[in-house]
Amino acid sequence: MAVVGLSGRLARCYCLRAVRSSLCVPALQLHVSKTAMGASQKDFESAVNQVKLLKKDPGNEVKLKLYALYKQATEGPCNTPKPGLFDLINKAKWDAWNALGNLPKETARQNYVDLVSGLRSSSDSSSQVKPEADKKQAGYETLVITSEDHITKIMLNRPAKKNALNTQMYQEIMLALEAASKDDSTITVFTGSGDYYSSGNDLTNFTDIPPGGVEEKAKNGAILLRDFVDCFIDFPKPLVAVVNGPAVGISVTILGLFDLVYASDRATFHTPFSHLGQTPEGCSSYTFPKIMGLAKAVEMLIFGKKLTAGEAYAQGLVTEVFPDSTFEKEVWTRLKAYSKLPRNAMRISKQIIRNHEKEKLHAINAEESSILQERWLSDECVNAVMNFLSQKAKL
Ligand SMILES: CCCCC/C=C/C(=O)SCCNC(=O)CCNC(=O)[C@H](O)C(C)(C)COP(=O)(O)OP(=O)(O)OC[C@H]1O[C@@H](n2cnc3c(N)ncnc32)[C@H](O)[C@@H]1OP(=O)(O)O
Repeated sequence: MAVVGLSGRLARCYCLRAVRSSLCVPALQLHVSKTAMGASQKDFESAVNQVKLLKKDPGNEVKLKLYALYKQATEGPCNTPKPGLFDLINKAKWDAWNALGNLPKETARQNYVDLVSGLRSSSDSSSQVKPEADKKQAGYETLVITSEDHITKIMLNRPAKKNALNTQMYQEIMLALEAASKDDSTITVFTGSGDYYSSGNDLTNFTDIPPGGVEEKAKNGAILLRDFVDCFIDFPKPLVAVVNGPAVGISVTILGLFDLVYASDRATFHTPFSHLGQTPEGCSSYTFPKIMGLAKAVEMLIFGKKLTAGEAYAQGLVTEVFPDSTFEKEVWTRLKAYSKLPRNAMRISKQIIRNHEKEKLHAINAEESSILQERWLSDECVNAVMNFLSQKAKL
């Protein structure tokens, strides 16, 4: 899939269309092995046919699972080369298959049959009351995604690395946002697991140099950044950040694209771009001066002033601050009440409020990404990253 080289928005549209089409019951496009014998094989073939008749789209996560089980059942463990980082769709499919490890073919066949049977019964009863139970979605390694009370919660889940955003996490967030934009939820919430909300870009992202060298690395990084931020600019439902602890870098800048930002009084907001030889992203060069005025935005974005939650609230970046001891309880009570509001009214209100800025934000995102592409090649940036990686410097 040719994502690299296309402009960010086109690439994203192409990519999302490809998610929908290429994951659309992929197993059905392949031939079922006729060599394996026995009742289980027959059940398997019948299950493959039944997938075509499902009344309800089971969603990308389930389709990935079906794809992986089908491949495992017909070809055995995954031994094909891992697709490139930017080949999002094939990488997601490869990851799902590879995650099955050495699961025996017979077990995979049985699991496929069981999964289809479950889908058939839920598809048949889809007009009945929808289950509201908290449901962890499978297929994500760096995120924990749950849906409950009409809220989709996307939790950054690399607590040992302070939820630093590695390349996989950026890609999984884009897929999760695409899924959340289409699911039954009324609002979508981001939060972090552990003591941090997020320490921003994972600085080890800079170490994995492709064959085309550092220039190609910087170019790929700029495409990833632009696509990532575009997903937030275009997200159609109310987007809420539940900032459970310190937030750094890009995890702070994109808050300007959120609709509500709730913070624990333990949270801090830090954008140390100059210290890292870098420049602002996430449209913050536009949203921050607009939100907090030029003087305060400059203090954060050029001089790297770290704000407390109270300061961030005073400057309009944060909607409300809660004591850490009651943070989760108070915030989730509030969000559950909001999630009962009429979905379409909220979505349309968001459109009215945000739409006239969208084109401008996309242009700003493109410009910030392209400036960063240059910055990442500068001595200032390389030295700052090397200092962190060699444990000579921390923020
Ligand atoms: C492609 C899109 C690019 C978009 C451009 C984005 C730009 C940004 O986001 S700029 C901000 C980048 N972030 C940083 O510079 C933060 C670097 N981290 C730190 O300074 C510190 O780790 C800390 C202040 C966030 C936390 O310090 P401390 O409480 O002492 O915890 P540790 O340093 O021991 O962290 C535990 C563990 O996590 C690793 N880690 C934390 N943050 C990052 C990070 N951003 N990148 C990579 N690794 C990170 C840290 O190295 C430790 O790892 P181990 O030593 O292996 O335990």
